[in-house]
Amino acid sequence: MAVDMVVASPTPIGSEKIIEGAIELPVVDLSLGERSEMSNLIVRACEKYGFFKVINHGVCEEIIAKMEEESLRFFAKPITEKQLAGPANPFGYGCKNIGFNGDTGEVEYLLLNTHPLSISQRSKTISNDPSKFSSAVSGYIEAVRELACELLDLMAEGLGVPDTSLFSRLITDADSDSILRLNHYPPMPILCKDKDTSPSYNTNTNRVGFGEHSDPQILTLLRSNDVGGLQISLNNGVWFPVSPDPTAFCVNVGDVLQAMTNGRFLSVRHRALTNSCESRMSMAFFAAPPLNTRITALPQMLSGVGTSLYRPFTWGDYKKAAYSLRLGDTRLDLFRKQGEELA
Ligand SMILES: C=C1C[C@]23C[C@@]1(O)CC[C@H]2[C@@]12CC[C@H](O)[C@@](C)(C(=O)O1)[C@H]2[C@@H]3C(=O)O
Ligand SMILES: O=C(O)CCC(=O)C(=O)O
Ligand SMILES: [Fe+2]
Repeated sequence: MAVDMVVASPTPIGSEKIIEGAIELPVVDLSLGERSEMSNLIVRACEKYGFFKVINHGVCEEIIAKMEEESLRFFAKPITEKQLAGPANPFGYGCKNIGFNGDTGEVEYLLLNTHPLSISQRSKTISNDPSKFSSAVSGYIEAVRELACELLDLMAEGLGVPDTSLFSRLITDADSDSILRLNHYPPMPILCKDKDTSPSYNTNTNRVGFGEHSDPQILTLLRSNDVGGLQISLNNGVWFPVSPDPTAFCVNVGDVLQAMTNGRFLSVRHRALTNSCESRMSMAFFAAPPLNTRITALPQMLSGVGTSLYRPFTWGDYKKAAYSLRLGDTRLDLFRKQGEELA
């Protein structure tokens, strides 16, 4: 993956140091068929970057195209019509406000529960053709959930977990708490103030669409159009842009998977910046277990380390904590045992 700009953090947007740089995110080709090769690559990527890309993923183009078309159709509506699907509490349409604790960004979004009944109910306030919207969303969810299961099974295999469907069972459970998020980042022209009259003169600064955070769930599968904006934070807060690839899924480890692997897999902070002239559209499937699932480190992840880094918690406990905090807070720290450090 080519990276054209690296931005230092946590300096506020607008006063950041811009460094030239490049990084290649590991690319997993699911058409390779050599399972041990794919699972080893995935495990190494999750340990080092918490992120990887998947190509030849098997999610059919038509399913993606239908979802993207419905998403575009919704965001193109007048604001008053979109607001009929809101406010996001947490599900529904949200514009600029993220969560319940004062976070904002240059983004509008639809947050959807993935249960078929919930989708068909919601569709009525979202689309003029609710059954078309509902079928596009359900088809997409089914396909990405299948892909998520395949990736989770490969992870279990690569980690040497004997029950290789241990992770994937959590997200195929009828009570799984997985969600789908459709994001639209409208173009935000870069303001270049007059350097002679304004002390805050700057160039090359893109506004924040979705601020820095880690994803709370097990695994996120993100698909975007060909407009960049996603950045990941590696090496003590240096921001690396991820090049957009509409044919790939960008996959990242969530906090729950970091806890279950006892810190071996990393739930890495990321953010999305707006583009100065084009709309970025992204859709994220957040694979989550049922609310009552008890999250603990797997026994295989304790050998060598001896003890678990986090106190056991249920996904319901974790979600409650996440929603009581700001977007950029490090939620997993609340469950970290005293004195236990990540390797
Ligand atoms: C500020 C918030 C928005 C968020 C819930 C939270 O209180 C903290 C976590 C946020 C996040 C980040 C990843 C996903 O986009 C999301 C849907 C999630 O599960 O956790 C959002 C939440 C949200 O937008 O409701
Ligand atoms: O739109 C993007 O690229 C990132 C979105 C994201 O991180 C999220 O929705 O949690
Ligand atoms: Fe995210």
